[in-house]
Amino acid sequence: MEGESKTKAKPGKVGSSREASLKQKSPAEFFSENKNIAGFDNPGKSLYTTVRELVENALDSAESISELPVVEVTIEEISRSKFNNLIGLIERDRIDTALYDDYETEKAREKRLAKEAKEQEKQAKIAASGKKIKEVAKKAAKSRGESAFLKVTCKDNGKGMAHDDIPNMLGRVLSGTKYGLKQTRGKFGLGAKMALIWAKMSTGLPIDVTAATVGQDFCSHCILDIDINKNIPHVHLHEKQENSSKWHGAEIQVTIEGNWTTYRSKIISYMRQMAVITPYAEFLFKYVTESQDKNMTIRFRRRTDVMPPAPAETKYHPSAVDLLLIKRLIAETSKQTLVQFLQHDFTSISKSHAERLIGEMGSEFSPKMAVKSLTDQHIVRIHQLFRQAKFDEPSGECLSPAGEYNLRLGIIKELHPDMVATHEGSPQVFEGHPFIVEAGVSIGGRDVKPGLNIFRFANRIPLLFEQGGDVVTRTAMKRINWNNYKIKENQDKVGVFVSIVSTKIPFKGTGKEYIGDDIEEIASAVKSAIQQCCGQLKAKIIRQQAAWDKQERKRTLAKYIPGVSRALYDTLLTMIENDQSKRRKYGEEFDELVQKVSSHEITEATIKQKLTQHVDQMDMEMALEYATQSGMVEAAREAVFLNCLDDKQTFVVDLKSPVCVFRLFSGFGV
Ligand SMILES: Nc1ncnc2c1ncn2[C@@H]1O[C@H](COP(=O)(O)OP(=O)(O)OP(=O)(O)O)[C@@H](O)[C@H]1O
Repeated sequence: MEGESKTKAKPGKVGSSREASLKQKSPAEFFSENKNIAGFDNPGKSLYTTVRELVENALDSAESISELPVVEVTIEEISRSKFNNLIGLIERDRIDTALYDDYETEKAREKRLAKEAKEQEKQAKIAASGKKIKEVAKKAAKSRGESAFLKVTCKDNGKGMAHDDIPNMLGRVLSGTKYGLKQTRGKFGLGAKMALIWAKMSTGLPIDVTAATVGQDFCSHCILDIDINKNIPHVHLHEKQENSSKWHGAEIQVTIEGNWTTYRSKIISYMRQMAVITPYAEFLFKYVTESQDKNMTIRFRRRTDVMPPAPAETKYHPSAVDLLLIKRLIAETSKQTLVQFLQHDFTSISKSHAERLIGEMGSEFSPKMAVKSLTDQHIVRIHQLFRQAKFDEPSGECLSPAGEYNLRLGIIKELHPDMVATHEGSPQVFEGHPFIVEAGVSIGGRDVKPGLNIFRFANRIPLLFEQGGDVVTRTAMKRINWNNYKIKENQDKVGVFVSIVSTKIPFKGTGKEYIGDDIEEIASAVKSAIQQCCGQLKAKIIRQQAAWDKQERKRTLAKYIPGVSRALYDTLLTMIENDQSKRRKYGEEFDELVQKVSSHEITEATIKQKLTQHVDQMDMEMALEYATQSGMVEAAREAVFLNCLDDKQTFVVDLKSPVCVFRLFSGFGV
């Protein structure tokens, strides 16, 4: 029979009958097979995404209980032998060495060593000449075997997790507590589970969780893994432990294959940018290996206790719902009548507005009709009306932007720029979802390259990948005329920081890496926020340029004072030495001058002193004139009172800068 079907069937048919067999996949299975769409493309990126998902959960958790976040991240490198030990695998020496990928014949080894020696010699010569050693040489030495086993631990002081919920929260793909309409870093109910799936795929080790909710006198300890086919948690251990210190928060540990070498700089940039947008959090980042010299600890200190208010859960705007969502809202509503449902389960619909809308729906609708009795046709009618009718826009009150204060503080603390300007735009709406764009533009600073350095944030998450297509990058590169604002976009070290918060961030893809450039409302809000910052900077740049010009003028004049003093004094001496007849034509004033020079009242030093005084005087007069012209008169003087530790001392100290003077003095009534 088998042979018969083989001869009869056309080649394509065999394949298509196999394809036709029906199969189902669990979400866990789907994401394990397509892990790149969740940011787990390769071992390096997987390490980065694991850190990112855990840190973002930690921040969401602490902020949800208005606790200033303290987040500790540790990446511990585990050697192969330690790893084997951990899983109880006995070490085995290689016998057939030629079987292995890193096997080298004796000839190849000699060739490599000779090449390396030559390279080293070349580098030594370059180093001796004081030139920078090229990166290429280092790259040549890289091999593909840099993936390692890494234990990633993230500990926070957040709300913790209820004992019984832990397995489902962390062992079931697409489960979470952030599905409501609210600005949160997490949304999909996927991140932590992807880290677990990757651990399962690369090391086979389960996730280890310790958590305690606020006020709980025990900690939950859970070791679990995930049944990929069924998408259910597989619990190895779930116990309660003593919590005498009443600690609350979560500590999640996952052992994965990762590549620290290639993603090190990305992970550190991510932590640094997170510190910029979250200056009210304390981050401790550690990388631990068996060799001490590779270890690293970075602490990003908390710089403020001012935390943005927690985002609030909001209701859907009528223009943001589809048929399915309306059906779900009807199923979930606690309201009895249609009018109550429209008024209370949506934003921007008042009672009278709801009644008018119902009147518009037709005779089969009435305000008092039971909402649960609505048929599919009724729902289509409501949906169509929602699409066509006019509604007030949703307010941005439910959103929690970082705030200009935090953004500015974060930029200053991490970049130390020469100048910074920030702006928070007013709430706007995209497809029924409110959003706010905040921006900061800085000039100069530490570790900032000349040109545009773009930093993007969405719901206060730094976005580091796929920069090219992002709305912020495109706007900064293509739609801002930097010259108009006296900013040299290719020479100046320009930092462009844009943070977008919304109840729905229109990310492209599940990787949460970039926001497309196709949403006009967002693109124009981004442009306007950057322009506002540039406008502020332009005034500062012009003022600074004027101050520099003035300083330069003073410096140039001062440079000539010694030479001019000497020349003047020499001229005076020559004139004095001239005979009487010649001196007479200089007049009586000259006699007085002769007197003063002879009695050493006028010397080269006094001329120098007078000229210096004159230049200072001129400088002050010009500064005053400039201040009057630009409105910086006495009114700009502001008194700030500080408590003096020692009130017996009196002092006046002026700290001068080209644009202002800080005068510190003791005592009252001065
Ligand atoms: N550190 C933590 N503290 C408290 N709860 C946590 C913590 N980490 C995860 N959770 C809970 O587990 C749930 C699932 O987390 P997971 O990372 O899988 O998804 P998410 O954060 O909801 O969404 P996303 O996939 O977009 O990140 C979260 O919704 C949260 O309730």
